Amino acid sequence: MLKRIDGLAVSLFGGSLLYVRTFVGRLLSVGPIPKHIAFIMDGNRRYAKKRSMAKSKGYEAGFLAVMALIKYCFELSIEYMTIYAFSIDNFRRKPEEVQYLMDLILEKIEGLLDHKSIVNQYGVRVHFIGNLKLLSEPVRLAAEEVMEATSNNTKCTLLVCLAYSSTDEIVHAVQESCQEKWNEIQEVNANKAQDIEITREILESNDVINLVDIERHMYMVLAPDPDILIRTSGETRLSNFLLWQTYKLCAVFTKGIVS
Ligand SMILES: CC(C)=CCC/C(C)=C/CC/C(C)=C/COP(=O)(O)OP(=O)(O)O
Repeated sequence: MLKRIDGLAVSLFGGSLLYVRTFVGRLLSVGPIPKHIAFIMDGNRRYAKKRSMAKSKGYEAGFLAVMALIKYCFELSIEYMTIYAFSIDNFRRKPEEVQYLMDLILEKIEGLLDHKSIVNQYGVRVHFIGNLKLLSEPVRLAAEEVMEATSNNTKCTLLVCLAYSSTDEIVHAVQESCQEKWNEIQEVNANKAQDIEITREILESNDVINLVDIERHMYMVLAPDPDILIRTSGETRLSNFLLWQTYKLCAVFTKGIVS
């Protein structure tokens, strides 16, 4: 959609919109720039329905909007972007809808490898985060391929949340922390008898598992907490997205970007 608007504006104003955008970008970059912006990219179906378009057109518009956002964030030197592309809850949609979305997501992930894609043009490092084992093998393998292919990119980082929910992330981080602590204790136990004292020390400390341990095992450890959260459809709920990382948040925008 943004591409269409850009195209229309370019033909109407002979490209002057690009100057306005560059000017606004320069103006904004004088002030404090957020380090990390997170997006809940919903409202695609509603966007299509409102315009009597096929659902696929809504998702296409949503995807193009995300790509345009990467470009704008890059121009403003915003280092991290996170998008909520598919929640664990989305698996509860009708099987044919889930299949449709998975095929679409696979196509979009594969498209990121194209040398002309925004990701490659702008040197974006891509991470897919979430409970990736819930994804089908082709989607997981394509995601791994993109992560590998972009692993040397340093200019900006895109985190794509797939099969993600915040409560699942927290449970995962607590489980990993427990496992780590357990392994530590086992290792000590495997040593001499005198180390029973050390085992007791570990268990009795208030510190069996602490905040730092849990945060270290969060999928989102790859980025600082977001400064701004944007929900494209206009809904005002967090819908199980970044619950742990948004308690200090200073701004949430829900005005439609896509709609
Ligand atoms: C790079 C990459 C993999 C991008 C993902 C592409 C993409 C379009 C994902 C779909 C996002 C999604 C399932 C939104 C949920 O609401 P909805 O929009 O289905 O419907 P709603 O109108 O009910 O909110």
